[in-house]
Amino acid sequence: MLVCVRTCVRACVCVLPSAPLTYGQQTFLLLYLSSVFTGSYTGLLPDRNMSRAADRLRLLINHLDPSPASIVSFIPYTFETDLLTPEQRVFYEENGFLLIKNLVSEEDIDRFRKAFERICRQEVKVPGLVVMRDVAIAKSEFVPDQKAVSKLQDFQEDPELFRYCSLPQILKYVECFTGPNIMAMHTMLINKPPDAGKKTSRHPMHQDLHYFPFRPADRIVCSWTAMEKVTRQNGCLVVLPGTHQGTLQEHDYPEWEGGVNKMYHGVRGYDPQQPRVHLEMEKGDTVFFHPLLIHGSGMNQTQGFRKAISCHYASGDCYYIDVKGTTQENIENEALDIAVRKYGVEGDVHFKDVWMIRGRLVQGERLSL
Ligand SMILES: CCCC(=O)SCCNC(=O)CCNC(=O)[C@H](O)C(C)(C)COP(=O)(O)OP(=O)(O)OC[C@H]1O[C@@H](n2cnc3c(N)ncnc32)[C@H](O)[C@@H]1OP(=O)(O)O
Ligand SMILES: Nc1ncnc2c1ncn2[C@@H]1O[C@H](COP(=O)(O)OP(=O)(O)OP(=O)(O)O)[C@@H](O)[C@H]1O
Ligand SMILES: O=C(O)CCC(=O)C(=O)O
Ligand SMILES: [Fe+2]
Ligand SMILES: [Mg+2]
Repeated sequence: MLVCVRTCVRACVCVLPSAPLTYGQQTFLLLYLSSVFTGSYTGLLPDRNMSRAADRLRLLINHLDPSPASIVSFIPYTFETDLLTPEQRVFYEENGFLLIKNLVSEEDIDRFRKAFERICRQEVKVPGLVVMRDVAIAKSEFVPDQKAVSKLQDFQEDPELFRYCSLPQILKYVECFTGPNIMAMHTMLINKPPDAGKKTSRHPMHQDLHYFPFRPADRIVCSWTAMEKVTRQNGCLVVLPGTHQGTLQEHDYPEWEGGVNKMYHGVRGYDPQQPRVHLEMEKGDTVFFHPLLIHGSGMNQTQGFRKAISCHYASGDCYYIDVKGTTQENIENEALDIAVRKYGVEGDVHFKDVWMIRGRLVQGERLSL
């Protein structure tokens, strides 16, 4: 420990005074270095964080190159803007998510809820919208009504719901992860139903990147806003902190006796013993998270429908990749099957096309997406 602290102090002394760093970068580095060795900034998995951060620190010290470029590679997941505090940046860098309290107003959320209800009552028809029902209901004789809707997907053509994706206070945070050119790529309103007794309301642990044929992953971020109080009881988000630093894993349908919803893939070989964090949130609280962060949600053990609204954003200069021959090929095939049925298109549809159609520019310039 003594050696570590000495190294840390030496690194600070060597790096900071001579470096052409901004005040924000200096604060960040100092905070990072000191917190790494005390584990003070987070109660989460201090051991793992410490060894990982120590590795990165050793790298930095070996180079002792205090140029802004080396700092950027040291801080790969966020951009410096005036918004995030150094503590918040460190937290996202290390954990892969950042929870901001009270970011969306009650009034806005109530408007989204009304728009959702109008869609459920079939008073409006929204082009491209996918209305999902829970598999426990979809596969039964149950007569569907509005309560049978478990998720809306692709609401980009609904002006009221899509307003969520353009909220200035959300975009200010998004910009810290994507940079200034921002595309809204994927939109959802999740209405997690009371569990019908078969645990089908669960969402298996997964990485959202599995669904996306674009990169780089670090320039993609999800914003997920609680539309009411979410708790472990009604199936809040569950995350595995730090997993955004890993790679994309193989995904498949989990072997669940009660059935699994269409396209709800989970990471293969998920170890339920891994330390996880339940993100309990109040109405309007918003979590931003990295597309490699392993997350899911537990079953809804209440009688209410747990609501959340979310959008996946990507930098305008992300680029499409071909997922043929990769672990994503299984989801590509499923998505193309559904697209062919939904749009009635034949022949040469590519995964990329499905995403190009959904993507909407919300800030700056549309470049390669
Ligand atoms: C970061 C991204 C993370 C994610 O995106 S995770 C979730 C991804 N989910 C999706 O992309 C949406 C997938 N779902 C859909 O596209 C549609 O709901 C789906 C499954 C095509 C069904 O839509 P429709 O055809 O309009 O519905 P339908 O009532 O006529 O049913 C047709 C057949 O599908 C079945 N079905 C409907 N909802 C289901 C469900 N939730 N899970 C499993 N199967 C389901 C339904 O039983 C019916 O089957 P069958 O033809 O009777 O054998
Ligand atoms: N085999 C599996 N593969 C992928 N994900 C899984 C698997 N088993 C459980 N999960 C996911 O793990 C998360 C937590 O599941 P679970 O409902 O068992 O626990 P919980 O809600 O965290 O805790 P509790 O039910 O004890 O309050 C959920 O996202 C669930 O869908
Ligand atoms: O709201 C939830 O339960 C999480 C949904 C989710 O992670 C997803 O659809 O990708
Ligand atoms: Fe997800
Ligand atoms: Mg549970």
